[in-house]
Amino acid sequence: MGNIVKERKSRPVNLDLKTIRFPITAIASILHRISGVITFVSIAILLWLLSLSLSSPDGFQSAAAILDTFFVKLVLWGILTALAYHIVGGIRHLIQDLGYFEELESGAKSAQVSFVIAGVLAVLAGVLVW
Ligand code: HEM
Repeated sequence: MGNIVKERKSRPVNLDLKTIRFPITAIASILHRISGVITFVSIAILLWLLSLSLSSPDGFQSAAAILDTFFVKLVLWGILTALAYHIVGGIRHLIQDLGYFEELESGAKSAQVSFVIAGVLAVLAGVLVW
């Protein structure tokens, strides 16, 4: 009877979160989820603003006044940017569902392209808000 020798596997372990680098496809995926949640929450805020603006002439003035501050404009820009990224990332997802951009290289490239398109849309959203 030979001795059973248990060999410890020396798997690479990295618990230092600051040195972990996510691949661009992972970042695109996380941002898509975050932008979906932001879009979902912002529906309530935007519906409230719409209902206030439609309630009466005074309500409209109040809604316009709320939207006239820098901070609210910044939030609105953030909402529009999140929506833009979610739509661009969503279209990328749907194209992937058709069988394209599924390889490592094309997946990373399409994530890069979606960031650039979302960046351009974010600038346009800024022009629209300010
Ligand atoms: C009111 C508008 C929208 C809201 C609130 C919303 C919200 C969300 C949320 C919360 C998720 C789940 C994300 C996750 O768990 O990873 C999701 C996924 C998704 N959304 Fe949207 N979304 C909206 C509009 C859109 C639009 C216009 C598109 C079209 C391009 C889209 C495409 C997708 C796709 C393809 C997924 C699945 C992604 C996956 O498989 O991981 N969404 N959405």
